[in-house]
Amino acid sequence: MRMLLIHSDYLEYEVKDKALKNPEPISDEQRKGRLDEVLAVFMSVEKVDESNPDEVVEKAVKEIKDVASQVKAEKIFVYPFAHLSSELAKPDVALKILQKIEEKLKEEGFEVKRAPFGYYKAFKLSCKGHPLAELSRTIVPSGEAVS
Ligand SMILES: NCC(=O)N[C@H]1[C@@H](O)[C@H](n2cnc3c(N)ncnc32)O[C@@H]1CO
Repeated sequence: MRMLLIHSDYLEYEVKDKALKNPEPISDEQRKGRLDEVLAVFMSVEKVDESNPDEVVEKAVKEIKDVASQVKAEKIFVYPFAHLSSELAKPDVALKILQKIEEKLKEEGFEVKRAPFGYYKAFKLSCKGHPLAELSRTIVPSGEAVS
């Protein structure tokens, strides 16, 4: 999994068109979303993650918690983003992993939003620009090589 973490004044999105034949079903309310004072986490789930999804979820949540603690962010935006890798996991596996990450972050006490999966979306982001405001992380299941 590849993650781009941006500590932001806000992130807002608006769903445009379907990017998959069968995107995640969403309510009208989910067509737009915004969080202020947020750690935005853009995530590409990779094929290598399919070998142990639960471990990847655990490692991703740990990394996100670590960065959130360093930048003192209490809100997290989980953002499906298929542009950080050329070896993407299948959509059904990717969605399940992102849903589990969202669930676990909520259990940890964060306010969490997850942008809809399988759509093209317009988004606006205001990066805070401090030294830890732009970070990337690569996560793979144990025993797998980082490509
Ligand atoms: N910018 C808009 C967009 O990326 N849209 C993506 C994601 O929402 C989602 N998606 C599909 N596969 C994946 C994956 N492996 N990891 C993350 N998201 C995925 O499906 C869309 C088309 O690839």
